[in-house]
Amino acid sequence: MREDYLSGDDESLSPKDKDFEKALRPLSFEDFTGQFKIVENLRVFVLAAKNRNEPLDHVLLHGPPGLGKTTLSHIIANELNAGLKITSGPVLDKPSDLAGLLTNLDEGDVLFIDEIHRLNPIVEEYLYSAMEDFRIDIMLDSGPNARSVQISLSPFTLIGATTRSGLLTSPLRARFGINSRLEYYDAKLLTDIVMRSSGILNTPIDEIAAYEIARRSRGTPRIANMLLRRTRDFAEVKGNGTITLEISKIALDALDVDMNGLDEMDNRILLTIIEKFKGGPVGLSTIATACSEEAETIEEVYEPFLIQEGYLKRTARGRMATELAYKHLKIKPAQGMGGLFEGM
Ligand SMILES: Nc1ncnc2c1ncn2[C@@H]1O[C@H](COP(=O)(O)OP(=O)(O)OP(=O)(O)O)[C@@H](O)[C@H]1O
Ligand SMILES: [Mg+2]
Repeated sequence: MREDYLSGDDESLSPKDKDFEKALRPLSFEDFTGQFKIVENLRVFVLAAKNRNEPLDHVLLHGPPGLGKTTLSHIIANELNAGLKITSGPVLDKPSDLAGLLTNLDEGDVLFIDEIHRLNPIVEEYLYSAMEDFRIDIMLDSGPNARSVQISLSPFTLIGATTRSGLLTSPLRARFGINSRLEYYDAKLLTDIVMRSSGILNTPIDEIAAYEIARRSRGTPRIANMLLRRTRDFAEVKGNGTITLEISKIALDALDVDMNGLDEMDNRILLTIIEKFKGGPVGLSTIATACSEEAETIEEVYEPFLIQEGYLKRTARGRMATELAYKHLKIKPAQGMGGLFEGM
């Protein structure tokens, strides 16, 4: 597979983390664990497109960070035997940036746009005709000499990834023929991922230790791999190199990952809602200020998991801590709040 990096993928990761992610990244559908329905469908669509000698329909992948959107887009390009060009919404500043990219695509290539919800609206408009009719109209010159030139493009597949599908405009969303939402992984699947990764890293691990790491990884392969890497350090320094259950527990405690897999910020959010706002309801921006975290990050990274696991509820008037959150933090609901949780 030909691969051109046009932007730093995942700007939040250090170069070392990126190398690590790359080494552990599955390269084929075969290697990709979980998300069975999505993968099964993609296999069919990829095969059908290949048999018809047509480009694959445009694909939108959305879901919380670290669940495999970038990984899947690489796999799709691999399985199509297609070239892959990578860029991201914020990098495509001007229509000419996009035009330059699109005119350089070969027939059947995959263009991956990460963080597609952050596209400049003017650039986005140009993308519409590119996606629909494989052509773009560009303005050449300005003032009295301005003229519009139509350029036809080689048929290509756009893969867009986003953690915030709610921010996509409907015309853009409508232009994706395939639209997949990635879900959090259960502990069993994450155990498989941890076992596979430790094999690649040549680190011996007991299956029960892999499970311990898996069930405390917020349903997220990236976190599971990161915890595996840190746990490996503990095994090498404090043990004999093998990751045992005991070592994994020591490491996870040292890393402030609690028994239920919530990290420090998860707990801070819940504690804030309960202690400062009587359990809610309280608005997102108020929580963000109180936790010194950006509202966007809370909404995108922390909240989906806390809601899925039943610690947090979203109501019309704001966020509320659930009975489970009180139990988890070992806090008794205040007098008169008992009725609040009835029927939950
Ligand atoms: N299904 C999977 N099986 C095995 N490993 C996986 C799987 N999904 C993700 N990973 C691992 O987790 C890491 C993070 O995945 P990836 O970069 O694809 O997430 P993402 O959804 O693109 O995240 P972001 O929204 O932050 O860009 C990858 O390096 C890969 O090793
Ligand atoms: Mg990504």
